[in-house]
Amino acid sequence: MAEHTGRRCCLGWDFSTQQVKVVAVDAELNVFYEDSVHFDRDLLEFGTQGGVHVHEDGLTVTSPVLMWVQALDIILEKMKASGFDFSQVLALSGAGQQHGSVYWKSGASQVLASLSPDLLLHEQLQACFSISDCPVWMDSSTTAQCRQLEATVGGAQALSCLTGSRAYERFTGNQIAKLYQQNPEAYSHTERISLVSSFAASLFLGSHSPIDYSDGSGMNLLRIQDKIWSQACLGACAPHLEEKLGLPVPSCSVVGAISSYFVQRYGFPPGCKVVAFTGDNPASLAGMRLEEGDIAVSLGTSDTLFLWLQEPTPTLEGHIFCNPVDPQHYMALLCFKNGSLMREKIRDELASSSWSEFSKALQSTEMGNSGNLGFYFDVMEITPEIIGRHRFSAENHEVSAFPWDVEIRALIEGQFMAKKIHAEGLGYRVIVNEACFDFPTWNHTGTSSHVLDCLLSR
Ligand SMILES: Nc1ncnc2c1ncn2[C@@H]1O[C@H](COP(=O)(O)OP(=O)(O)O)[C@@H](O)[C@H]1O
Ligand SMILES: O=C(CO)[C@@H](O)[C@H](O)COP(=O)(O)O
Repeated sequence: MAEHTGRRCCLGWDFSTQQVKVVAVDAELNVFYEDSVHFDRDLLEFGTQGGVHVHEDGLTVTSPVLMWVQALDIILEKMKASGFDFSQVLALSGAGQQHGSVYWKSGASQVLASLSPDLLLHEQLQACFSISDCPVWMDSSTTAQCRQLEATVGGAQALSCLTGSRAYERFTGNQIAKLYQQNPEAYSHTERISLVSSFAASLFLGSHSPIDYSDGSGMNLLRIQDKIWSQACLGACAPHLEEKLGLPVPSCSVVGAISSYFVQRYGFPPGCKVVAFTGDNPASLAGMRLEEGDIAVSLGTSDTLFLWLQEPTPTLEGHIFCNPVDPQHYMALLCFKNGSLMREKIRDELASSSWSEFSKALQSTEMGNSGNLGFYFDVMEITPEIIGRHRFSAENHEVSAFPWDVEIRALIEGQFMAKKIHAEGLGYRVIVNEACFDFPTWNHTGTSSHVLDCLLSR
C-alpha cells in the first residue's frame, strides 16, 4: 500500500495551458503527492501544441474542452491505482489558466448531477458543451469586439476604471461577444458560461460552480469596486449574459460538497468541501503569501508579474484584479505572452533542446551581455503589442544575429528588463538591493526602455 494512506489532506488542482496538475498537502502543509497530465504528450489524440490549437488566421487559439476533462480522469485513475486514500481529503480547490471560457449546453447541469460512477467523466460529458473548442488566453482575434466594448462605456480608460483593464482580446467578455456574433445558435443553446477555473470546480461539484471575483476580473465584465457584473458591459457583449454567468462569489467561498460521483467512484468523503477555484495568477499570489511591497514573477507558459494592492489604480496597461485573499483589496498583473514557449524555441534552436546547455550559455556569458540587447516576440506580445525578434549591438546598431550564447543571454535579460520597465511604467519602483543584485543588466534598462519605445513607434 502506498505511503500516502491515511493522511488527512487537501488537494490543489491546476488546469493550466499545457497540463493539469495535482498536489496533496497534509495538515503540516507538506506536499506528499504530486502528479500531472501533459496535454501534448499524454493526450496525443487531441493534437495540441503547447496545449492549444492555433487556427489558420494565426489569431484564434483554442483548446478542446474534453481534453481537460480526460486529463482529470487520467490523473484520478492514476491516483487510485497508486493507492491514494481519497477518504482523507477534507477539501479541494484549484486554479485555471485565466480568461478561457467553457460553454455548457442546455441540459448539462442534469448530466453533471447524475453521473454514473461506473464510467469516466469524459465518457459522460461528450454532449454537454455547445462548442467543443474553447477560446483561451492566447487568443487575439477579438480586436473588433474590444473596440466596440470600449466605445460603449466611454473609452478605454473608462472601461479600465470600471473593470480593472481596458479591453483585451483574450478577456472573456470579448470572446463571448465574438461567439455570439459568429455562432448565435451555439450561444443560444448555452445554459452556462464558465471560466476554466469555475468549469474545473463544476466537475467536482456536480453542478455549475460560480465564477470567483478574482478570476472574474479577467473578463472586462465585472465592476471591480462593487463586485457585480456591469450591465453596460454585459449588454455590449451578448443578450441574456447575466443568467449564463451566474452570480460571482468571493474567491475563498466554499461552493459546496463534492458530488456523489467522486464519493462513489474514488471514495472521497461526502463532506469533502469544494472551495471556489480561481485564476492561476491569483492562486499564485495567495499560495506565495504575497504581501504589500512584494512583487512575484511567474514563469509558466506565459510570464506574469503581479503584486498585492490596497487601492486600485487602473490604467491603459496591465490589469487590476480583485484580490483572491482579501476581497477589499486588489492585485495588479502584467502578462507577457512570449514566455516559456519563446525560451523553449531558442533552447531548441541553439542549445540542442537541452535546458542544461541553455544554462551553460548563461553561465559562460557576462551579466549585461557586453551591451548586447535582444527582444524576442515570435507571437504578438500583450505587453506591449509588438512582434518579431529585435537585436541591438553594444553600439546600438540593429543586428540580425548574435553568437548562440549571447543570444540566449539576450533573451533572458531582455525578458526580465521588459518586466522591470513595464512594472515601472505602472508606477512600481523595483529597488535594486546592492547586496542581492550586482546586476549590470539593470543599468541597461534605460537603453532597453528607449529601444522598446523606438520599436513601438515604428
Ligand atoms: N528546467 C527548466 N528551465 C526553464 N524552463 C523550464 C524548465 N523545465 C520546464 N520549463 C518550462 O516550463 C513551462 C511549463 O511551466 P508551467 O508553469 O508548468 O506551465 P503551465 O502552468 O502554463 O502549463 C514549459 O513551457 C517548459 O518550457
Ligand atoms: O492570460 C494570463 C494572465 O492574464 C495568463 O497568465 C494565463 O492565466 C495563462 O497562465 P499559464 O498557463 O501560462 O500559467
